Amino acid sequence: MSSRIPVIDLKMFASASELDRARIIAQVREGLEQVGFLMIAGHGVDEALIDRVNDSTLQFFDRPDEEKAQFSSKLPGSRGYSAMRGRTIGIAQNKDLLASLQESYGVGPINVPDEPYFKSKAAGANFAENIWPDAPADFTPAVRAYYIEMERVYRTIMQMFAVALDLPKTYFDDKIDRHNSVLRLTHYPALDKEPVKGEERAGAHTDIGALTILHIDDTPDALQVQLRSGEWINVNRVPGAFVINIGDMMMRWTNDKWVSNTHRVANPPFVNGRSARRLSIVYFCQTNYDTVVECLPNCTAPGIPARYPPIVAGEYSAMRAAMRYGYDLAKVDKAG
Ligand SMILES: O=C(O)CCC(=O)C(=O)O
Ligand SMILES: [Fe+2]
Repeated sequence: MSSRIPVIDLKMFASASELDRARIIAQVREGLEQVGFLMIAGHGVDEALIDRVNDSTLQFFDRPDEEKAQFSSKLPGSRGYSAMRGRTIGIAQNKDLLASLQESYGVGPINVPDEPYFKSKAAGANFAENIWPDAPADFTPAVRAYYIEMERVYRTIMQMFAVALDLPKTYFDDKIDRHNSVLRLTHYPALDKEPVKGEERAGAHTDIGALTILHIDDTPDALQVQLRSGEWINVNRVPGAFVINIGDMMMRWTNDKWVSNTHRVANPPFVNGRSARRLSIVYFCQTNYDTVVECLPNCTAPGIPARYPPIVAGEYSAMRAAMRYGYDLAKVDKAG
């Protein structure tokens, strides 16, 4: 585990004295300016809930391919099952990549209110209905509960980010209160054949949203991040902590003060011709689709002008998601 990624305790931050708070904020800034990653402890998510999500997700992925395929969506995007080699992570950065050695299951906002905001044309597919598998029985309740917990952790982290950016603590609250974040349960199956050139579990990429909250398993040296110097470091699990990394939208919002760094999932070692599997619970935090992302108040200074024009979050994300997964944007639009 790299000491360059600070471990931040959210509970301690909430109750810290002014002096301790300043120390924690300094670590947050350092981590996000240098690496773009933090470890988040003291998040309050019950370990038993995380175990339920892990267990039921693995049980789902253990089902035969034909059964899993019944829970895939005809539309591009982020609902339901996506098969092994169904998407190519990193294709926007490297055209030579082959389809990724992963399968996944996407879940979007749940308990969506029956209001025009969520149904309008501008909302697009952001609030599309979820697809739930018929088994295992605990999958749906566990994943729903986890999604709701992630919404809370997301809000808390954004409040800490606001403080770290010298903004009022609640600055981001009304920019993310109708978010369209996506939980993607991501399984990297065991392999019985060495990958060929271009086959990766997840090719080098940056995330596109505000931030990503990751629960990774104990597989060592799988998730790797590239530092500004070009050096790759491993991001290994810290028990009880989530890994978070900021995405391109937050980098843009901070006028590049915070870095959305390139990361990848390395292919596994082989023992007797076989490799182990790996499971990640990945929560991609998105803002409200109508949030205007423009240089934050404290991210310019004399000599440091705003680098990017304002952009509407929903339009930016749709374009970037299409690039990320190798979709044709025209087809995405048609699929609506
Ligand atoms: O599985 C992981 O550790 C990271 C996955 C990732 O970076 C992604 O899906 O964007
Ligand atoms: Fe990623």
